[in-house]
Amino acid sequence: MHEIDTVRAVRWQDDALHLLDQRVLPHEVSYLVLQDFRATADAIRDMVVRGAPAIGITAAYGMALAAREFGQHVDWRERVQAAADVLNAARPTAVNLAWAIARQNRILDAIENGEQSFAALLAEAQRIASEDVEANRRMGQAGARFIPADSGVLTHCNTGSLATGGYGTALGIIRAAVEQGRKVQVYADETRPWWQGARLTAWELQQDGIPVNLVVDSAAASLMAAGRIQSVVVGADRIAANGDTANKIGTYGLAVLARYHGIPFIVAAPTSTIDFATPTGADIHIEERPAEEITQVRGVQLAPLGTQAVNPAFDVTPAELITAIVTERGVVESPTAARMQQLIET
Ligand SMILES: CSC[C@H]1O[C@H](OP(=O)(O)O)[C@H](O)[C@@H]1O
Repeated sequence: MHEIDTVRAVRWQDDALHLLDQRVLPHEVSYLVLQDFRATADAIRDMVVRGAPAIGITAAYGMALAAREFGQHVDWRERVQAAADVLNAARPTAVNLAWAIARQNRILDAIENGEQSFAALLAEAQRIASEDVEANRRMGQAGARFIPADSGVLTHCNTGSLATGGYGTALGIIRAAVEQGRKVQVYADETRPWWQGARLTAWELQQDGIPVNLVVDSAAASLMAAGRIQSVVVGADRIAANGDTANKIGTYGLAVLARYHGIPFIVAAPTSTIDFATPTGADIHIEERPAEEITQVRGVQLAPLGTQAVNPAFDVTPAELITAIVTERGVVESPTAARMQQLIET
């Protein structure tokens, strides 16, 4: 099998932030090289880089870029804080963005107290990235048991190295099952309207030499009815304190279908994606993206000009439909607020 997990969405190289431009994958592999927090925020908003952990890592580097720009100013802390607000406003749903910025704010406090230098911001961003890969590998090992040998697994959107620091969350579980020698039929939803499955997951798994069956989003029901799917494994952008999970639009429907067909529905996410300050899924802000992402395909007009569209980028799956939430700190089966709380108490 090919060497797996060779792709990196976010790199710090030659004193600059390098982002693999996911808008043009898989047919073009090109990087944006950024030296400016404003361009970094734009790259998150425009989905040059996407995926909850990956945008958190990117924002952490963006804070280091802001400090490099403003560090010589007397009011450097206010200026860097304003930059953090710009980065935080880039996309509203994935909590990893705010979580990574909060980690950098603690470094800013230490710098302000004279305990750290500005170099600590870059070091912290690199730590966030390396911790994420390690967390994904631990999740892979913990979650592989949900993918039986010789089974079919359905996944949605892209949750691999392109969405994280590396290895992936749901795709990390699939990678771990394959690494453990299990023969797995992977079914990847194309994931309209941004095609993360068709363009990104298919490409990532091809780099790994892992066969994948690309399917249209509306195929899931009949695949389950035909007995071709034995597990559904998805990622997350924000998990509320009670286990309700916001993830790519279409996830909720898969959870309902999986429950109807008695198929385990697994969410894989690092604890940096759990937001204990948000009580339930009803409190999660769902990003609305431009109508053109639906009415056009790759910039080519599809729907009649002037057609209106509603384009929520995420939906919320109630905890009661989730078989297990796999994190790097443990697996929460049949998630409830009490069981989620135990994750951070262990
Ligand atoms: C491992 S997080 C991946 C998560 O992020 C995706 O959203 P987007 O591509 O819009 O950033 C999707 O919800 C994935 O499950």
